Amino acid sequence: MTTTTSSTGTSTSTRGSAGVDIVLDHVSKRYPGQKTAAVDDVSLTVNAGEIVVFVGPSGCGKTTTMRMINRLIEPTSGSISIGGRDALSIPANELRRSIGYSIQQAGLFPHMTIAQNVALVPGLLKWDKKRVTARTEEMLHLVGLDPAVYLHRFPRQLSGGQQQRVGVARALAADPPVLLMDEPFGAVDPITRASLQDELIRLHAEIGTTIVFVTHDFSEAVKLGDRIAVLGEASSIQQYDTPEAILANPATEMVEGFVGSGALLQQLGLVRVRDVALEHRPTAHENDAPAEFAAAIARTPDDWGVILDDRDRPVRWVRDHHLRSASSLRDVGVPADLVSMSSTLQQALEAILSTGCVSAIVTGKNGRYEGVVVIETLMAAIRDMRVPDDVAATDPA
Ligand SMILES: Nc1ncnc2c1ncn2[C@@H]1O[C@H](COP(=O)(O)OP(=O)(O)OP(=O)(O)O)[C@@H](O)[C@H]1O
Repeated sequence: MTTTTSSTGTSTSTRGSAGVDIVLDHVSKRYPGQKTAAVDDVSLTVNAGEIVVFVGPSGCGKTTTMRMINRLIEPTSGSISIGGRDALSIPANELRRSIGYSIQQAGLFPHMTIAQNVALVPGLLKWDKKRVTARTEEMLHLVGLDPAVYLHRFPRQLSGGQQQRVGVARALAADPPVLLMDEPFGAVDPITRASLQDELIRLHAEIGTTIVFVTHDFSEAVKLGDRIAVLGEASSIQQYDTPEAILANPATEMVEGFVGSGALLQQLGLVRVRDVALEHRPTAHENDAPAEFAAAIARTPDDWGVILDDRDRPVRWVRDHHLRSASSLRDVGVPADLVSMSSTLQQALEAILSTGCVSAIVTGKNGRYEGVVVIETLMAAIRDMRVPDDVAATDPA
């Protein structure tokens, strides 16, 4: 259980209940008057505490599938269980109060303040007033909004990204074990969207709710999903696996089309610098003698080294020719473009490409020098990610 401090200075505990699993068993939906089913015989399990992303082309049935989980849409046939309980036998209102729901453009009530919007479900559940107030403040903190500033504003007084955060706060306010999110970040600009995605990842790590997330955007699915369900017509499951597995080995042509040509770069975005071997280059501190550093560099097969400040943080890199006439290490070399151990290999590649060097300097705790990641290591990682054609083409039958 985690603890946060509310704006009033009191300490309130957040949730203790983890997410629960969701099982769809042969679920179909046929809208009145439709010849074909919008969702046809879907079976799928979302494990407790996972973020599962439904991704697929427009009209394939993602929203219908998701809304059957909280019964905003009633299935025509099949069964759904949530945390082992038959969702179809729980009164729909009761079910919906136990499932958070967040949609595009936040869906906030315009005539209610932010506080009233967030407090909606706890109020319906008849929580006592003090608890509702504390929870509302806590939720705003959790989504990165200062309650002192935002509690009494109306939705129109917030930016799109802020409204979206409030939408997530409202969906989570009653501490539901399940959160359904239908393209929640579809209406905000790419930068806000990226930061909302980062927030969601952080929030999820903290609260462990089971999340089902619908999007058109495969990169968003890769970033957020523990697993991705790529859906085809009538929600037919084309592939249901981790982002890594789908990127490395798309199961069908349709999945391959969805994954697209950026797949390799996206895969590099899934691996961290700390997961690959680092190399080392000679280092010296700014008050060391240039001649000695030049000699150390000359003893290595590469012609460059890293200058550190007095806290062992890289500041510049130098080639041996920089050092020939240098009287001090304080003013020679080229400012270092750094990546950290938690940077992705995609960021390392970008750093390498932008500096025109064949390596990027890596920092660890407190910005201290850890080593360098070289282009050969990135190339080897890319080769490892590729499934060889002869393996991919092998027909198990
Ligand atoms: N209330 C409804 N009545 C009749 N048909 C509907 C209704 N809602 C959705 N449909 C149809 O069901 C199919 C699936 O729609 P759904 O909204 O689930 O797809 P989606 O994958 O979420 O689409 P999008 O990505 O465009 O939001 C579509 O063909 C849609 O036209």
